[in-house]
Amino acid sequence: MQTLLTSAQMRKADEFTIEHLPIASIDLMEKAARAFVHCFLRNEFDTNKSIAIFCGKGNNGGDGLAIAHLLLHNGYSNIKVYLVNFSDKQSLDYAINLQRLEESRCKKIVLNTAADLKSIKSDIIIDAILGSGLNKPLEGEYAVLVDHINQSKKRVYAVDVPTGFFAEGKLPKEYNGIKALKTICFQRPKINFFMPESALATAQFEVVAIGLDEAFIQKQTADFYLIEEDDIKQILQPRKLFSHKGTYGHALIIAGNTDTMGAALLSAMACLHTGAGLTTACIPPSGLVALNTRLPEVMSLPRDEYTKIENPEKYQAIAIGPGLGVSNENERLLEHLITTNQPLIIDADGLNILAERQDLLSKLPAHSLLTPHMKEFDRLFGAHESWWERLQTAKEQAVKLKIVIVLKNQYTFVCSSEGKVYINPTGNPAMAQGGMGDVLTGVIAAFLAQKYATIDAAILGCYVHGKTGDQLAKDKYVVTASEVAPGIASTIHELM
Ligand SMILES: NC(=O)C1=CN([C@@H]2O[C@H](COP(=O)(O)OP(=O)(O)OC[C@H]3O[C@@H](n4cnc5c(N)ncnc54)[C@H](O)[C@@H]3O)[C@@H](O)[C@H]2O)[C@@H](O)CC1
Ligand SMILES: Nc1ncnc2c1ncn2[C@@H]1O[C@H](COP(=O)(O)OP(=O)(O)O)[C@@H](O)[C@H]1O
Repeated sequence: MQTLLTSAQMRKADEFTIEHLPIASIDLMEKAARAFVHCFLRNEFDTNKSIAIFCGKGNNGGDGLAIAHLLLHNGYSNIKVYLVNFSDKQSLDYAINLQRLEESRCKKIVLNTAADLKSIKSDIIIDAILGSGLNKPLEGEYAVLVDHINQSKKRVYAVDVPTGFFAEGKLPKEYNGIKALKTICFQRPKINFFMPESALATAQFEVVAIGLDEAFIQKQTADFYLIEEDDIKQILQPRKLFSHKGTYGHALIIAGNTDTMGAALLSAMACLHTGAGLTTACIPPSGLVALNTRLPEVMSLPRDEYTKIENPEKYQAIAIGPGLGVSNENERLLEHLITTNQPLIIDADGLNILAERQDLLSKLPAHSLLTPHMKEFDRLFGAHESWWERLQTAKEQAVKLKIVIVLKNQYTFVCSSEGKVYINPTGNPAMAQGGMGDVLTGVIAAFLAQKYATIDAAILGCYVHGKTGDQLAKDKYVVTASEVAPGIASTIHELM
């Protein structure tokens, strides 16, 4: 797992590195600039292109000056450096790099006001105006200048973070910062890059190492962690010699309705391909033919209006919700399951029932798992203005209810009952199609059936689900849930 730090913690890592490694602050800045340029050159390799670099007077601007110097050395000759002189303060390393640049062939233009910038003719813009030191939304001259840069419609590369974008914390509803094509950020991604609002600030981001003390960073107490493939490889267990179906648990999937049998099929199919020993689908009798035809391995438990799950303890995982329908019978069924005190995976209509029956929330068995998308989440816990606030609620509720909340999105947030948030990096927009969540529920149910801890089942489930979608999307515009479900088995195999 990569520990994700706040800007304040990153500054501490910066200070610690300078204090404990034989590296001076100005040399660390030089390393950061080199790392930026290395990455930049992989994206832009035509040295005939002209570049405008906008530098503020803090360390972000200092990086920009060092970058200008390095780009000159790498063959770019048409570079204009705009010195954004909107404040009196300047950082020491900025001053040193300015001095170094004085001796170079770079054209320098001082902007005392935004109006000093007439038009931007350069092909490419590098934004080094304000970095992670941003402490309030942009206003005045900064806002006008940034607007001017955005209006130019040039390709913008941001250094560390787009000017005006908060690395963490609530993002304002109206974003008036730099709109970058790409942000090349230092050592760790900013936590807010994982929020959908960041799409306004940067189309892509890439993280480059700049030599900060990794051991120090990993040791910091943090709320956010980025899941890495190595973590998944460590959690996954091989199938055992002499094992049999009983070794891998029995999953019960309570899903589907007359018009939504597909949801039950997708969940059950995903459960099979993720390796549950036995899978039973609790479906309406009208879906039996479909189930038997499509998934002969899956057993059925016909669901009628009086259904109660007898002996729930015989299942190692019970998932309820995909395509279930919201009705009095289903409400009774969910309430009955909750009172058996066996951990549940609750998705889709299971969540919608909970939203109507808030009294059941506090009765959820410990170690249960909720898998809402944004709308289901807000129905459950109230409307949220921003993803940052939504995530804070998810964190708090997971701790309060002693459950795991899987808040789904492009980057899914897995919130543990200990108050930690694990961010899943896999998955892609080709997966944005109905049924994809049903598959995720089946995958998580199968991992739970195989006796993985709840948090591990959620982390594994999100990762392999997204990774399967990534593999399939390599040569496809869209991937369907019916393709992802059977693909899970190969993904797990490759990871082991
Ligand atoms: N460990 C790291 O992360 C490293 C960071 N470096 C660079 O250092 C940057 C951070 O540098 P600084 O802390 O000097 O911060 P900035 O360069 O972001 O600028 C801070 C200055 O801007 C002012 N300011 C903040 N918000 C403003 C607003 N809305 N309007 C007007 N002025 C505003 C502040 O009062 C302060 O004077 C990073 O983004 C990165 O580019 C690198 O140089 C090397 C190592
Ligand atoms: N743009 C995307 N990038 C990554 N994953 C995505 C994207 N769109 C959807 N997904 C994944 O697909 C699933 C969709 O779940 P959900 O909205 O509940 O779908 P449904 O209810 O239609 O089955 C989630 O796991 C989500 O992370």
